[in-house]
Amino acid sequence: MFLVTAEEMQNLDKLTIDQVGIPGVVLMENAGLQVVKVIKEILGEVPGKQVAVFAGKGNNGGDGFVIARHLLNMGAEVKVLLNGEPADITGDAKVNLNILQNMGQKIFTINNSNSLNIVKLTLVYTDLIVDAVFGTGFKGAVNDHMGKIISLINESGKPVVAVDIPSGLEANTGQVHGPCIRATHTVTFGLPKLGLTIHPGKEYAGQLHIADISIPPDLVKKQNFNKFLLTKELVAQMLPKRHSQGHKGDYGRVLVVAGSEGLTGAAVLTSTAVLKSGAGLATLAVPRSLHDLMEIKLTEVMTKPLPETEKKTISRDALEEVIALTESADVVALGPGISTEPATAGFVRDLLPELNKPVVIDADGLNALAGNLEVLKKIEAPVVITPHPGEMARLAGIKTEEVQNNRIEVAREFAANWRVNVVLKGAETVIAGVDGSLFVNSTGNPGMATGGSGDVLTGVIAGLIGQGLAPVRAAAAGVFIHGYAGDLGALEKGQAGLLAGDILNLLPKVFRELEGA
Ligand SMILES: NC(=O)C1=CN([C@@H]2O[C@H](COP(=O)(O)OP(=O)(O)OC[C@H]3O[C@@H](n4cnc5c(N)ncnc54)[C@H](O)[C@@H]3O)[C@@H](O)[C@H]2O)[C@@H](O)CC1
Ligand SMILES: [K+]
Repeated sequence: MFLVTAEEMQNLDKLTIDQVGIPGVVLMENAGLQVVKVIKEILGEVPGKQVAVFAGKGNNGGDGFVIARHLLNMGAEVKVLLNGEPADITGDAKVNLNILQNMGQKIFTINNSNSLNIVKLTLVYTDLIVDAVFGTGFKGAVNDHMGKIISLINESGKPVVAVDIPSGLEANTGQVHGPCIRATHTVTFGLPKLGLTIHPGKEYAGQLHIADISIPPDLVKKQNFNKFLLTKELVAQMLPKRHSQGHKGDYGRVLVVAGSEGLTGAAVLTSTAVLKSGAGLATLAVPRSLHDLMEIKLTEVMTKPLPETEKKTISRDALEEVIALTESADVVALGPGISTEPATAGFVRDLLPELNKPVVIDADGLNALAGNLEVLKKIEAPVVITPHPGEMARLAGIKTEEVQNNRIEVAREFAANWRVNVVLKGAETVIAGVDGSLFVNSTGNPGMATGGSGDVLTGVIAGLIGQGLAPVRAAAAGVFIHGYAGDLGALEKGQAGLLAGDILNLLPKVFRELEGA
């Protein structure tokens, strides 16, 4: 599903009006009716119910007037509270305000401090609140007075249906810069706005409904939008199809360079995840001392011993052997459990410029790059990096908090500046492509913050690149699949007891579901 910015949606509305010829007032009517549909589901019986519609001066308020009219016609007791004066309203919103007034509906203005008592009293008796104060035209923070009203609404404990987007939330970033409506439901029009799908906006939006207001799908397709919400249908389309004459070499050879003493599990999880994601062959290269152990632990994965340091980590002398191994590989996964040993970090920095195969760099592989980002510019093959917020902060030289407050921007900027595909992990993982594309994940849960979970993800992404997916699509599909397996695991075991091995073992089930989707 496409995700849009406020400007992209406004342009789409405009094209629908100007080129397709659907008048704005018709779009507004459709929008209002779609919200009424959701309200009916929440309220059950509408006649006799009390509904408070908080409206603003723009078109979001106009939608509010349409909603008020339909609910009145259905027998609800509706109170319209306008954050402004009726004389301020123009255009399509004015048309709908006039209709309400012609129907004899009183409009309460709430843009002055005397109005707080009206608001408080209304909230005591209302069964449901409609938030039509600000929509996609909103930027920055609400003023103090509106902030007080928003706080009263949030404290009321009543169901709140946000029209298009909760008032106070920025559509493009998902950021709030002051009080913001905490909706129980948000009915968004046409396409979901980016900010509704990502922290913290996602939490403010509550249950998200995507409502058709009759913007033609062909018009949407023509826009070449490059931001996506990852859904089962989208990921199922991305996955490679296996053909009847298939041979294991057709499904990719993946080289995993991983592990050190005490961190053998990372190597096992990554290389096994490669195979469980459908890749044909996986070779695991590990420090020599760990090799025999791996031969016992792993059956389907091939193994290669590498020169090691005294600390039983990969040594700089391993460079030539690893380069030789990459010759017969389609993709390399580098980093899980390799340790932060300086000689091993040096090996990573020596290896990367020599690679001519796509590479997924994770964990200690990324730590080797912090402060040495110029190495990224020397890699000719496509790169996927999979930092968690702390690793992203270290790489970008900023604070973790800055990363978390601006996840989309940080990932996109890093991808553009360093020409690497970025998987920024965390709640709502975002994937930013070198090509400017953006994917926001919709699967996963806090139970997945457990040792080894990231190693599994690295294996899935590398396994999918091995099968011919473009790196950014492999990253996006891999993130969704990994999260989905984690969600199934949490259903079975609960979040606290979820282990990376559970996620790994559920991968086949997820792939099977997606084959049928
Ligand atoms: N024809 C269309 O374009 C359609 C628009 N629709 C609705 O229209 C909305 C967009 O309408 P508008 O562009 O009129 O904008 P909004 O209704 O979102 O509100 C914009 C108003 O808020 C003001 N504002 C922005 N930031 C502010 C801040 N921090 N503090 C105080 N005031 C602030 C702006 O100056 C403007 O007056 C959508 O979200 C959707 O609900 C729907 O009716 C569907 C059709
Ligand atoms: K709103």
